[in-house]
Amino acid sequence: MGGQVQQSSSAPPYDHHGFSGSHAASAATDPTEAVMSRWLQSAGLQHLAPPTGSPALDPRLLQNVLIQDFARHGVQSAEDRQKLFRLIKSINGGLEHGSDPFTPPAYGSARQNGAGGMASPEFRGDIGGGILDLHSIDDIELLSEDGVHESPFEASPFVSGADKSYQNDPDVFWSSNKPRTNKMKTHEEGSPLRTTAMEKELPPPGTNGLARIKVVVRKRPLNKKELARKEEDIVAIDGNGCSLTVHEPKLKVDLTAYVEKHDFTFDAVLNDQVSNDEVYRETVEPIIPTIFQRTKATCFAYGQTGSGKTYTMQPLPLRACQDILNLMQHPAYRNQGFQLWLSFFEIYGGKLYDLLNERRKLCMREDGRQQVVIVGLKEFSVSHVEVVKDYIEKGNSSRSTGSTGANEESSRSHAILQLAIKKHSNKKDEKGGKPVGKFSFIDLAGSERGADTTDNDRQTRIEGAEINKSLLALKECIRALDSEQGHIPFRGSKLTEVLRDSFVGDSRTVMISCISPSTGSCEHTLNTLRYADRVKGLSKNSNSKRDPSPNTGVPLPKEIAAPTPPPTISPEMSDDIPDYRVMDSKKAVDQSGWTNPQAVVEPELWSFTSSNQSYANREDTAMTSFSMDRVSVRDSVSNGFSYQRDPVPEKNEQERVSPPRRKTVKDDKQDKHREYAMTEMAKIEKNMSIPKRPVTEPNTAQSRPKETYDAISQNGYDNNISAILEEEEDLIAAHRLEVEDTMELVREEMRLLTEVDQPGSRIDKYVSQLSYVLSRKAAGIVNLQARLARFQRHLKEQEILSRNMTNGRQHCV
Ligand SMILES: Nc1ncnc2c1ncn2[C@@H]1O[C@H](COP(=O)(O)OP(=O)(O)OP(=O)(O)O)[C@@H](O)[C@H]1O
Repeated sequence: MGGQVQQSSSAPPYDHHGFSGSHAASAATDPTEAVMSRWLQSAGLQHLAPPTGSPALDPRLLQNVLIQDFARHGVQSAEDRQKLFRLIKSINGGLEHGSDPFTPPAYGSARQNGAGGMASPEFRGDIGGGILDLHSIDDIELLSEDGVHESPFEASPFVSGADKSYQNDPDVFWSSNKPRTNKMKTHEEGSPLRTTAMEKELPPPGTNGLARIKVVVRKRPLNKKELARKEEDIVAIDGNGCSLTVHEPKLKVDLTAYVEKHDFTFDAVLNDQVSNDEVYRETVEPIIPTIFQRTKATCFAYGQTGSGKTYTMQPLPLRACQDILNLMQHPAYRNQGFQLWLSFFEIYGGKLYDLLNERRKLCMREDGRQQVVIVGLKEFSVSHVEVVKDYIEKGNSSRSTGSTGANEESSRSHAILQLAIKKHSNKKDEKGGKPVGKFSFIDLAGSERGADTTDNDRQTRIEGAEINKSLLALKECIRALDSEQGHIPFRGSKLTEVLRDSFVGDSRTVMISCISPSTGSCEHTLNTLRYADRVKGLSKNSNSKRDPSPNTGVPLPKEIAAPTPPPTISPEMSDDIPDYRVMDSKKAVDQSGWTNPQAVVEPELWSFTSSNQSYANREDTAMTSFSMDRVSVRDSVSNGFSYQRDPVPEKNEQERVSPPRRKTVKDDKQDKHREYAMTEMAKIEKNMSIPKRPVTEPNTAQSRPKETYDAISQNGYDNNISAILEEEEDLIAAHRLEVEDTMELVREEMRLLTEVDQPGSRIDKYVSQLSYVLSRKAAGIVNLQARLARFQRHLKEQEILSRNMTNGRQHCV
């Protein structure tokens, strides 16, 4: 029966059942027919009654037919709605009054949904506990295929007609007319911003049951170059929209070709036909209402260069602004004094630059409440979505790009666009409004950039190491967040430090993993998916599934068959690192008797140089007079580059040297951890020069697997890079300061010259003052030279360490 009903077209309903024309109830002779005709008449549907003498229709069947017909054609007008309502009322009435000899069909779901959920109390009163209710009518509307495009569910009621132009702007979005997947329809309908115009209610407070972490994969289409190279699409997406399979082409030892399959499951997998608009609905839109309720949301795109990160991320803030501004106009928020602020900056080589203020260098510091403040970052008030597009374009054009060892042209920075809602008590309350919620959109640097750590060019190498470190740290923070660990290791990198407030309190994170489908990108695609899998891996509600052993019955994958690590540890490849640092940290606790696993997680406590001399320790041990410079320089820097040379002589300045950085009450533990780290580092160094143990050796505290050593040495390497970057910054600041001092001293000398030329001048005064000025000048130069020499030495050491790391791994292979 259902099949027949679904075949019905726009022809008068039920003609194919042999029904036609209009028939009065009076014409019915059979009691069943009479009941049915009565129903039809009361519902104004008498034309649907069967002709006299035709076989009687089971009323249950008829109910189904009528309801499904409404479902098919939709309740298109008020008249339709009225008819349907009368029909329902009639059916219910008939049943309630016991005049119907038939048992009503079970509309389980409608009943369930309808419990207390009818749209109108008026209807609820009329229908009572009947077999249908208005809620079921809404369900019917959702089932209508036409309704998907024509019903008010299509467009967000918060999107004004004018603003919709963005949806069709080819520069901003792909065609919004592309066919939608069933998954998208469902999501769209369930979205908190997509209610009927009549409802227009605010979403319920709180985060509306949204998962803390959502991992979505987006596959881009093959591009022209790939098509020209006749590359295959090796990524197949399952119909459920949550799983995908990568078909990795491989060669056996005897050179026979075979395909290894890798299955993954995520919260959503979007195919290459999905528009940016749909990506928005799947990822960002559901979170928007929550940022009015103090949530800090983060959406980031991860993937190799050219996989579509920028293409995906660029339109998202635009749409988000649109919805935020519209929500601000909602009666519930209109008079709250909310204002939207936009900022856009990048992290490049561990440093921050304002993308909307001529790449002005920024510095980050924590205020007394441990809130991250980016000093000097320009924020722009946004009251119209038009300007947002300009800001995004301006910011993107300022981003750092360049040639790399891994790719010709690559984004080498993390770009962070933040939308902040602030509450202003009055209109003149410039910028100082109280933060309400924030949405950070992050277009990460190409993930393979982390592999540039062995590049010959020092600059590229340091950048690569910084990217590597930040991607690892980001993964760690999200995992810690999702597993509700008390400690979030946000100090692991500049990126995570900047995002610190997004990792505390109520937060929501969406990761969009962008993948290329081509054969040539297979390895990067697998790495990206593994990274995403690890991010999602610890989630309690995760439906994510590890890439299992190949399911082809063919040889084991490279990483299992040959347990040798890859030549460099890229963030995706180094899954053992987080295992060790977060999960296995508990093991470390047990084995060593530590009580605080955080120690293993906190990378800044680790230190390593090839000469076993700790950069971190540099600050702890007695430092030369440079340490005082460093302190004062740092102070100056954090004060927004307002250099004010402290006139107190050096001797006293030395006494003012700050205690070692980040020394806290946990000092004892930290010393213990550092001691442990140093021992481990010594082992690694030893390990590098002696033949490797067999990899089958058991994983005990005495004999850790090689991967663990790699993890630790990688950690030491990362810290080394951090120290270099910090020292570089300090050196430049100190140089600048030295120039200013020198200029001041030159002015002093000129004054002395003017004075000494005066008749009756005192030569002895001139001599002593000049001597003082020159000695200050000399001291400044000597200080700077020493600092420079030390930095050069550290660079050299870093180079040796980098070479050792590579040699060590090659040696292991
Ligand atoms: N889903 C997609 N549909 C169509 N074209 C796409 C899609 N994704 C990416 N592209 C195209 O692929 C190219 C590379 O995309 P994009 O610049 O976004 O990559 P990326 O990952 O940001 O790279 P990088 O890390 O170097 O910045 C662009 O020309 C973009 O237009």
